[in-house]
Amino acid sequence: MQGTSGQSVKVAVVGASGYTGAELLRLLLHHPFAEVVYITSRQFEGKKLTEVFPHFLKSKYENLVFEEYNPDRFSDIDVAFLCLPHGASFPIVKELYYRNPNLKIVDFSADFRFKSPENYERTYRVEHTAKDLFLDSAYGLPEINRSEIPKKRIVANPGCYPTSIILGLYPARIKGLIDTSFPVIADSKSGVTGAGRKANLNLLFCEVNESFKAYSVEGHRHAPEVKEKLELPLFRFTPHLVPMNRGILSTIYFKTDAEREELQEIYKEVYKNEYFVRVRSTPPKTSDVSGTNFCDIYVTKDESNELAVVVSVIDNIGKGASGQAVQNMNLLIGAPENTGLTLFSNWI
Ligand SMILES: NC(=O)C1=CN([C@@H]2O[C@H](COP(=O)(O)OP(=O)(O)OC[C@H]3O[C@@H](n4cnc5c(N)ncnc54)[C@H](OP(=O)(O)O)[C@@H]3O)[C@@H](O)[C@H]2O)C=CC1
Ligand SMILES: CC(=O)N[C@@H](CCC(=O)OP(=O)(O)O)C(=O)O
Repeated sequence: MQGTSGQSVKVAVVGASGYTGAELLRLLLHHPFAEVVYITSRQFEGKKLTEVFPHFLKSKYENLVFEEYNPDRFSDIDVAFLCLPHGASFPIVKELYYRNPNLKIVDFSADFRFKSPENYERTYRVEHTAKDLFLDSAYGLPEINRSEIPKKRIVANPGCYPTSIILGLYPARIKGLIDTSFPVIADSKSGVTGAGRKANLNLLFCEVNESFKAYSVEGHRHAPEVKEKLELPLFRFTPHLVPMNRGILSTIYFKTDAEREELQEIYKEVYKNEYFVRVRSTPPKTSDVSGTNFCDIYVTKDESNELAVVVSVIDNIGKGASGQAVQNMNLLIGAPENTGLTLFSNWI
């Protein structure tokens, strides 16, 4: 494997037929070192990539064919991306980790996101059978955990909502500006690709279009992820589904003694060297970051009630998933973190 002097990094994408897998392939087309050599899908096994995704016609992927998952195929692979549902990833991580000592794995699922397997089992109600591998895994949100990622062979790509919320709260949290005796509240809205590319009556065009709903109101599995990473004792999260393809907008509230200008200065200062975080002077919209790996953040304060308000936007399959995964791969291979990720939004 080599990332910095031009040699190729051989890549496998397991679960390449889903939304995050397809977006990952699109992003890797623009990566100077990544060479995608193996893609898997159960439902499309044997089909050419371009039969399923014609938008890749005339790309360098024209000869790629979906194959079945086969652990023997990973002997010459440097980085495997697992774009699989939670619970489906950890058996594969376990198998590949021991068979291929040089392989690095970026896992899109929640299977290695928590600090302990017990937290995962409590949240996801699945028995984890690769508990020992937590020791060799890192939470893959580079802006808060950069130094750990290159030291590990498994990177747990964060949840999409947690990415937008954690980045929206991080400067205030590390500077001690959040009054944690009051609940921190996040109200997030997601595009429909957030739910994955599978048949589901609730996601039919007519059921989603021209409508807007809250879901998992009694509690969503991403709340424990945010609570753990930011060590928040009181955190309330409500997700919403909006009729758009991509994007997450999180509006976040916390009680603070800090003045509005102080908050704005601190956010700028904390993120001044972060390529992928843009601290904005007006509230961002999801189309500003669509198709990109940016997280745009606006912070202000409603002085009438001592509440800070943060608006944070990402593309759920960009910084929320596949863009972030490429950023993590860059850290694993020692390449500049924005390699292959300098795309900007189409905007409209
Ligand atoms: N969509 C999003 O915005 C985000 C998603 N994620 C996470 O990324 C992962 C992938 O999400 P997404 O791409 O949206 O999901 P999709 O449902 O669109 O795709 C899932 C992929 O996994 C394969 N797959 C499904 N079930 C299994 C299984 N039991 N064993 C092996 N392969 C399986 C499917 O292919 P096939 O059936 O052909 O084998 C498909 O390629 C999930 O863990 C998701 O939670 C994280 C952040 C954001
Ligand atoms: C709109 C929508 O349905 N979103 C998904 C979150 C998708 C996601 O990426 O979450 P994980 O990676 O943790 O599975 C949901 O709420 O279940």
